[in-house]
Amino acid sequence: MKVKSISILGLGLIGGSIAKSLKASETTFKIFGYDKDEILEQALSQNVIDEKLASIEESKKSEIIFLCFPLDLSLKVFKELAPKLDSSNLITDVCGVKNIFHEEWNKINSKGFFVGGHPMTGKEVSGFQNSDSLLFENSIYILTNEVKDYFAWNDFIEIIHKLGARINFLSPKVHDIVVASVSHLPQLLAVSLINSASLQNNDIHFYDYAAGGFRDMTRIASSSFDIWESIIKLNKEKILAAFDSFENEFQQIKSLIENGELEKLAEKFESARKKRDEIPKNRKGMISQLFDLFVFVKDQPGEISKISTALYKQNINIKDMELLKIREGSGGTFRLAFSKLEEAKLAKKILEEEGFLTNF
Ligand SMILES: NC(=O)c1ccc[n+]([C@@H]2O[C@H](COP(=O)([O-])OP(=O)(O)OC[C@H]3O[C@@H](n4cnc5c(N)ncnc54)[C@H](O)[C@@H]3O)[C@@H](O)[C@H]2O)c1
Ligand SMILES: O=C(O)C(=O)C[C@]1(C(=O)O)C=C[C@H](O)C=C1
Repeated sequence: MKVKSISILGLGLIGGSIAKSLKASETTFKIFGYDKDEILEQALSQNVIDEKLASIEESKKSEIIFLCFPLDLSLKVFKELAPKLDSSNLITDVCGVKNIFHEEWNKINSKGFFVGGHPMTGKEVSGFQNSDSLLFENSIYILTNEVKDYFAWNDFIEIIHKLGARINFLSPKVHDIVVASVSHLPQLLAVSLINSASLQNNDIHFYDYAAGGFRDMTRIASSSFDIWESIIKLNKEKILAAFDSFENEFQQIKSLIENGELEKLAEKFESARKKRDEIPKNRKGMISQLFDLFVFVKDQPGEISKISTALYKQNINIKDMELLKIREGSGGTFRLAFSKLEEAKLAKKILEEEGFLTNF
């Protein structure tokens, strides 16, 4: 590899995950990081970065610079740093809106190189403490241009592959249209779904009764507006266009129900099912099918270790685990998810033998 070091500006969910993932794989280059002092100290003490940068400008000593701040700050830093780069530098951002970066790049006179990037994976929580070396595993990493003239272009591609991601190229304009539909609109729908189900009727909170369907559709409603504000501002037109197309579809469904045209509604379901099933199940970013088992756990030490040990002994892999509800002094319900139905059934049997109350 020709690259001697990379710099990551912003060690939050995405920047921290890039650093952790590269540290977990075999790399020959150094990783420098820039963030607030307390985050840098954590990253250094956990050996997630090799050295801290004293300033953003110092990142120029690395061949590859990952820009991982929230969108508004990333754009500001991009405009300031890009003109100062030289031909050994490649700067790449990870932000959710892409065309604006290309527009700015075209106005900048730089000796360096730029590639627009957007990993199509994430979480509803942010910050270094939630970053994760496996975040990019099996995910799609969109690149919005190629820079084959850059001396270490192949190294850059190798680094993205080392994250465990698959690269797909899209033009920046098409990227912004696509993500308005598959990422930005769903975020706003999740917010709307939660807010509309927060209505109360005779002291009943509707969402207290929500099951898996509601949970699957609203996880991202917990995301912070700090990350979304600039995305919504900078992709406003494409988001509004995605709204129009959604409203049109939703209106059609509403009138089919109003008019009792259930055969036509069945066609809508069938066409949606077919399209949804075409999406590869093993790809991160799309919910792969998992089989849930609910386990009631008493509020006492050692309960979780009892579950994991019992399942480990039978070689059963827990793919996902979530604490759904906890009552002080009584206990809580965990959702355990398995990749196969047979595994979920076997886990139920094993945990019941250990004295746990379980349910599908
Ligand atoms: N969150 C996701 O799921 C996701 C997915 C794909 C892409 N992205 C993109 O990645 C980018 C970063 O998002 P994130 O979720 O990692 O955000 P984050 O809030 O987790 O991380 C941002 C980091 O920047 C640091 N930072 C902010 N202001 C700073 C300042 N003034 N000086 C020094 N450090 C500062 C923060 O301390 C934090 O560590 C965004 O542009 C977002 O669009 C996010
Ligand atoms: O929370 C997740 O699972 C995500 O994938 C987050 C998500 C998305 O839903 O599109 C959010 C914003 C992005 O820029 C990329 C990913």
